[in-house]
Amino acid sequence: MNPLYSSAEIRAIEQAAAAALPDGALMQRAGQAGANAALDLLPFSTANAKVLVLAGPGNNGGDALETAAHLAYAGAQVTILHFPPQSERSAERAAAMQRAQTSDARFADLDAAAIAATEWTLVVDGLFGIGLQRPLAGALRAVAETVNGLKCSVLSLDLPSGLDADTGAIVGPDGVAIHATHTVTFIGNKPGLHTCDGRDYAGLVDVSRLDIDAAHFAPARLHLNDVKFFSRHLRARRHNTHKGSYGNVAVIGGAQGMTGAPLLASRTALNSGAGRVYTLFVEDALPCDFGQPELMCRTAAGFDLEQATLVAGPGLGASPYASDMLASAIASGSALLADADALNLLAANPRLQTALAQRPGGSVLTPHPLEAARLLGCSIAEVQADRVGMARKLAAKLNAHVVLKGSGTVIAAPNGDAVINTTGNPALATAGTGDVLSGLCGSLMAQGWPMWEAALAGVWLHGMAADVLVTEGAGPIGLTAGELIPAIRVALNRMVQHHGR
Ligand SMILES: NC(=O)C1=CN([C@@H]2O[C@H](COP(=O)(O)OP(=O)(O)OC[C@H]3O[C@@H](n4cnc5c(N)ncnc54)[C@H](OP(=O)(O)O)[C@@H]3O)[C@@H](O)[C@H]2O)[C@@H](O)CC1
Ligand SMILES: [K+]
Repeated sequence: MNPLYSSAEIRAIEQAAAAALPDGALMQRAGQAGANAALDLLPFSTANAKVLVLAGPGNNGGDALETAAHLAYAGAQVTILHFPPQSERSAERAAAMQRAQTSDARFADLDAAAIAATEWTLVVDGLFGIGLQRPLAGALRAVAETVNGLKCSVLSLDLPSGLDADTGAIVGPDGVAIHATHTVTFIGNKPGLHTCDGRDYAGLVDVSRLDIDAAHFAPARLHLNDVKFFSRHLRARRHNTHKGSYGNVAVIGGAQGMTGAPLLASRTALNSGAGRVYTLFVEDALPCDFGQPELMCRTAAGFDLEQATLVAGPGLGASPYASDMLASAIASGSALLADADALNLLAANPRLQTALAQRPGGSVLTPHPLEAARLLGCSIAEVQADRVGMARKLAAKLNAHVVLKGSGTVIAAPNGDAVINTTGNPALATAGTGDVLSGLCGSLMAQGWPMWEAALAGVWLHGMAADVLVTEGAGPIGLTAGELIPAIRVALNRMVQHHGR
């Protein structure tokens, strides 16, 4: 189910597979897969297509040379901009070079101005793949920047050159990467195509396994999110049930000036199926949420925390009382999700962290990169430079299921399993969407979902709701968090209709 492999794992699979195949077979297959992907992007009359193939000094360049030869044989007008290695690195690359040289493809030493002056149908990016060691510089950088200014489709082979295959960060400092519209990636899918800068730079991703025997693929610890991971918890509602059948959620937050956050979380919890929802205020409680009068607004003081799944943090503030409430929530036997200010209070208090890590049932944490950085005692840049690694580190440190939000949200379990989400879009980059996510995950937990599946489903539905709204024109610009709530309700009900038991 959508496994993701590190570049070290890809190299191990490649080595094992290559040992059982004729020399150069994998590069030839990669070239064929690259050409097939390119042909899909060209007009039917291939002869009119002007294709620029960028071939770098390594084996990614070898894939590009194979691709160029195939496209030339298919009748396209192919121009190769070749960056030769200091000395030929592999026999298969040398063979690919020979095939390109004996095809009708033209080798040309184009500078940036010459590239920009031609109207290309397609650019094939084979500068670098998983062997990139340092930022693109000099002529390579100029080519990447020029290609990024073109209007045509750009197909990256294996991954957009300049991107780190494992982390999705642009290799820097001050790096650039090719901005692809499509990527055909070889052997296995790669995390860097789906998180951090990956989603912006890779475009549509297609995986070509190069016909490698399944026996060479070890079980992966990292996957793309998939409904199959959580669909068994989607239950059609029985007639003979009542509100007590669907759990209680208590959202703890609502310091002065921050009452909106717990209301958004609470409304989401209610609209995603929790039987009863309490909004607990650490300061003066609102008498009622007049927009959603079904919510029970209370002061946090005196509430029995054992009777609900707890969502602690939205608008909680940083007062000593807020910290005491968080300590009580951690000490309770209830399922717990900590978000927002609860994460900041945790970061500031090692004793709370120890108590959280010792909770017998664990917990769910939903940090954005800054909150994760505070909890890990590092910078946001360090978190973003390795989102999967940092989410796993935090999950292990706090014995929690961690949802590291951002483009390509990472969900990591304490045992090291991790998933990258595939739904969602930049419409979610607005105030309150995190509160909606925490309310949704808490609601699923209250309805009996295990924490891991609740986090996977919550993140998936939250992103899907935003995707649907954007399709309908309600975003990405100007979407508001509150609009997500009815869209989540629809997405959840549809999912239950399709997959529920
Ligand atoms: N092995 C496989 O699994 C299979 C691999 N396949 C393909 O091969 C790709 C991996 O090939 P790879 O290892 O040759 O690495 P690749 O990305 O081409 O670049 C390395 C070269 O670039 C250089 N270099 C690095 N950074 C640089 C920079 N910033 N600026 C300038 N130079 C830089 C570095 O030289 P260096 O100067 O560091 O010694 C080296 O020469 C993989 O992504 C896939 O497409 C497929 O054929 C199927 C099977
Ligand atoms: K590439």
